[in-house]
Amino acid sequence: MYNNTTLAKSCTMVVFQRFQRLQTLYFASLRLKPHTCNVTVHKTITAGRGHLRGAHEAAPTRRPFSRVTPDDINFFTRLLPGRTVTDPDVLESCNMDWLKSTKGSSEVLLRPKTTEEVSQILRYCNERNLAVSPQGGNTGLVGGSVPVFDEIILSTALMNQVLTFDSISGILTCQAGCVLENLSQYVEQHDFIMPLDLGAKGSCHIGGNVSTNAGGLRLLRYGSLRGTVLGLEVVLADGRVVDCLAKLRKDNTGYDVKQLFIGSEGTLGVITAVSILCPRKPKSVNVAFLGCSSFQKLLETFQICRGMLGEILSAFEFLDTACMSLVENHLRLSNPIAESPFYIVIETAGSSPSHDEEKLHKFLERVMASSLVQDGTVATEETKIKALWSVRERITEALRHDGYTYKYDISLPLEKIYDLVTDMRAHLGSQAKNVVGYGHVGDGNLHLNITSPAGDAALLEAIEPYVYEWTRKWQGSISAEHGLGLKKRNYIYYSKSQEAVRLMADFKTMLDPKGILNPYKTLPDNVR
Ligand SMILES: O=C(O)CC[C@@H](O)C(=O)O
Ligand SMILES: [Zn+2]
Repeated sequence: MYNNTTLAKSCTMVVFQRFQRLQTLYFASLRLKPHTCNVTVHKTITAGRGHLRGAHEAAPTRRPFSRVTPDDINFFTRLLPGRTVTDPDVLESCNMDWLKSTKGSSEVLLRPKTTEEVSQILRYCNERNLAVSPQGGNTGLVGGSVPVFDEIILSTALMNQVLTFDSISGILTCQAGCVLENLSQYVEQHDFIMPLDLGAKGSCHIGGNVSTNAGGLRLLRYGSLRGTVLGLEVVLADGRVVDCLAKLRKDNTGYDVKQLFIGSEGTLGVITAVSILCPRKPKSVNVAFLGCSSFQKLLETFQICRGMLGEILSAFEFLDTACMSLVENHLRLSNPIAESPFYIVIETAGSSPSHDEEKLHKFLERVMASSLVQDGTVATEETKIKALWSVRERITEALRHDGYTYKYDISLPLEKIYDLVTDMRAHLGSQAKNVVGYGHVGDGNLHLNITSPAGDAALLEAIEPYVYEWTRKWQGSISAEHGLGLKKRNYIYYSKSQEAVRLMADFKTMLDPKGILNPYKTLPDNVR
């Protein structure tokens, strides 16, 4: 029979030893902001060039929109003096997505500061039949935030003001171009946190997060933006401003119109302001980084974790050993624990440090004693917590260094999520450089990423539609949190019925009859 006291001591000892190792090895490494749209980084990465498209991803044909004329530029310059950009160097980075796999050829970038300006731009573009590509932090992963042809880029970068914050209810209203990390810092001063957190937080805009219904690392605890976004202000294609910027927890007056714009990737309207419910800042945060010998053990650990940590559990993420090698090799991060086939990042966020630590330690004792977990470390101090998180958060960045990356963002029943990685590895054999799996176990969301030294048509043919067929077979979703954008638009039928897609197309026609908003994105080229 196990002696709890001894176990508690030995567990704490392991944790402490690992912690020391972590301190010495880890913090020497340089931290770069993930997903930062940084010109230097862009110039050094070339792997994404030569994007190859799958059968369904075939390049769309330019629709008969008008071309931008000198008269149009004059109009925009009068409306936005100094904020109508035609400089090719600036346009170069806004035309290219973060992955460097999708590139448009827009010749105009507009940087409005107010809703009224967005309204005037869209009214004008609608009348002139000019296509518009709304852009936030340009951190999207499906080619949704850059033009495909010569669409005008409408950037929210200067719409970056906090409008109100109620420190009793925790309800924040802000313009759409606020950077997520800045909002986090702002609400933290008032003892609150943002309900979402993601690797791209240093660059992504809240409007873009809402437009893609970004999930991120805290969804398990605080739910999706469909629940935490309380209100939106949206400008429609013809310039009408729809004010649904409610600051209420409960509001059942008619249809919940704002939901249409959440996750519709800027195809139905441009989000200009957001009202969002922020949770109180937890008084105690702990992060455990654990190693498991199999995915089955990882799932059992998750089950026990939910039961034992209950209300304080705020994240349960995983990465496989291939991901760990990538962050070690490309980003020079150190593995904080002994090498394992799988790693778990567990975060607890609660209101009582002693209560939370006790719960966490009891959980760790249990999973270590039952050999579900083979090694682990715990951090309670902020910088160390950040360091542990960055191993998970920076995988996307490490993958970009590894070569051309094929990305799949899949929802599946939990017991199947890693089978897709294993099957894909066997299916591709030596054709791929790396096949890795990581993601949000708590949400049943796998990020399957496959790299090759360069874009490879034969490899792509081997991956698709295999990956989509596999997902459909298990009633999964082919886009759990990244959206469909340009890259996945034609695969929509793997996860949605014809009736549902037809209804989506009807909404699009009703709200944007000329189709000027983010064309070639989200909806398939041919609606059946
Ligand atoms: O790059 C990816 O595939 C996933 C990015 C992001 O959603 C994450 O969870 O880290
Ligand atoms: Zn994710």
